This record gives sequence, C-alpha cells and structure tokens, in this order.
Amino acid sequence: MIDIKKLTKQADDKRILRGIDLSIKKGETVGILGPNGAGKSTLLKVIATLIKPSGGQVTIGGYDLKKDQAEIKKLFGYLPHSSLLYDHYSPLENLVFFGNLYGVKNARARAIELVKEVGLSFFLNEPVKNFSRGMVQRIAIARAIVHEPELLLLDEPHTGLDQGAITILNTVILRMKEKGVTTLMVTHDFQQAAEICDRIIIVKNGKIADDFVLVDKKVSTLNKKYLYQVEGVS
Ligand SMILES: Nc1ncnc2c1ncn2[C@@H]1O[C@H](COP(=O)(O)OP(=O)(O)OP(=O)(O)O)[C@@H](O)[C@H]1O
Repeated sequence: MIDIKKLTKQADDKRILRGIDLSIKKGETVGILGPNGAGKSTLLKVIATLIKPSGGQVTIGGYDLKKDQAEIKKLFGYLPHSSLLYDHYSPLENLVFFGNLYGVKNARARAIELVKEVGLSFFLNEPVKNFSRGMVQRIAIARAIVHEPELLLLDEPHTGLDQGAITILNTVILRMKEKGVTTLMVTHDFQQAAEICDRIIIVKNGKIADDFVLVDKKVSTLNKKYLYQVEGVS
C-alpha cells in the first residue's frame, strides 16, 4: 500500500527526515511512536501530500507521490491535530459538506450513519462550536472516513478522548481493518498502540530506529522496547 525509499525532508537548515525506508502492506495497522520533534507528523504529512519531500521516492496504492497527487488524495482519510470541521455547522452539515466534496453518493444517509457510529446522534443538528474536545474529535474521525478511504492517516487520534470515545475510535479503526483498510497512526498513547496496532515503528531523529510486531500485545513490552531505543535503557 505504501512504499517509501530514502525519504528526506529538509526545512531551512534542519534535516527533519533523514532517509526513511518503509514498506506497509494493505490492511496493516501501524503505530508510529517516537519522542517530540522526531519527525512523526512530518512523515504523515508527506504521505498525506501536504508537504513535499526533499528527496527519495514515495508510492501510495501504486501511485507516485510526485506525479499522481490527485489520485492519492482520493485514497486516504487524514485526521490531523485540528479537526478541519466548520464550527458553526452541525455534524450533519459538516459531514454532508465533506461527503459531497469527495463525491459520496447519498452523503446525507452516510452522514447520519457515521454520527450514529461515533455515538453522537443526539447532537446531529447542534453546532460543533458547542462541543467538547472529545465530541469534536469523534466528528473529526467521522469526517476522515466519510468517503470510505483505503488508507487512514491519524495524527494522535486518542489525545483528549475519554474512555468511551477511545473505545468508539478503536472500534472504528478495527472495523476499517476488517474491510482491508490500512491505518497509520502517530501516537504517544502506548496503551492504545499496543491494543490495536499490528506493527510498531519507532522514529528517532528523523530515522526509523525500530520496526517490529508486538507479538504479546503487552504495553509493558512496548515500553521496554521504546525505552531501549529512545533512551538507551535496557
Ligand atoms: N516547516 C517547518 N520548518 C522548520 N522546521 C520544522 C517544520 N516542520 C516541522 N519542523 C521541525 O521538525 C521537527 C519534527 O517535527 P514533527 O512535527 O514532525 O515532530 P513529531 O515527531 O510529530 O513531534 P511531536 O511528538 O512533538 O508531535 C521539529 O523539530 C519541528 O520543529
């Protein structure tokens, strides 16, 4: 699904990504972990065609990032730090708007179904500006999947969510996985990464420091591996 070779990104004098080689198969759920400033969000933004790489090759769904941006944009749903929602619109209005933008057939029915899926049917017609951070995040997740993307790019999706919302988000991710969707998730939440990811990538100083399958799904194993790679603690 994603094939990255020798990816670099330089901004001003700073080398943010220093030669990333990464191959991700269709249907994988991959957690990207690493310290602040390691380059995780930058990597996600390159894949989301939001920033141009300085060097290297990126192929997504068989399309070349340099040449086929329009095709790539249709393939993924992206959840950045900001919700991208219109504050004065309700969940229904927001999701119909974004659904139409992506050419979703029956956007209204899809919007209603998604608001139900994220547990906010009661607030279907309330303006988003009155919502709590967790409620906004639930609708932002619905927005990211409104067009049923093949690839989900999530930047710290669990931040600020209560337990109920975390469960809903994880259910959405796992349901997408059942449909063969590939997910890349930047996170600082080790518990969620251990629970839902098939594979963990640790980014440090703009490079991949580790790439492994968390066989036992234990957060303690993940903590250990992370501390070893990032802090040198064994
Ligand atoms: N446009 C830019 N110009 C200059 N430096 C940038 C730019 N974008 C990001 N950086 C720097 O690149 C580094 C990596 O940023 P990035 O947001 O990818 O880190 P991150 O691993 O996602 O960190 P965090 O966990 O704190 O979100 C940081 O030092 C950041 O300040």
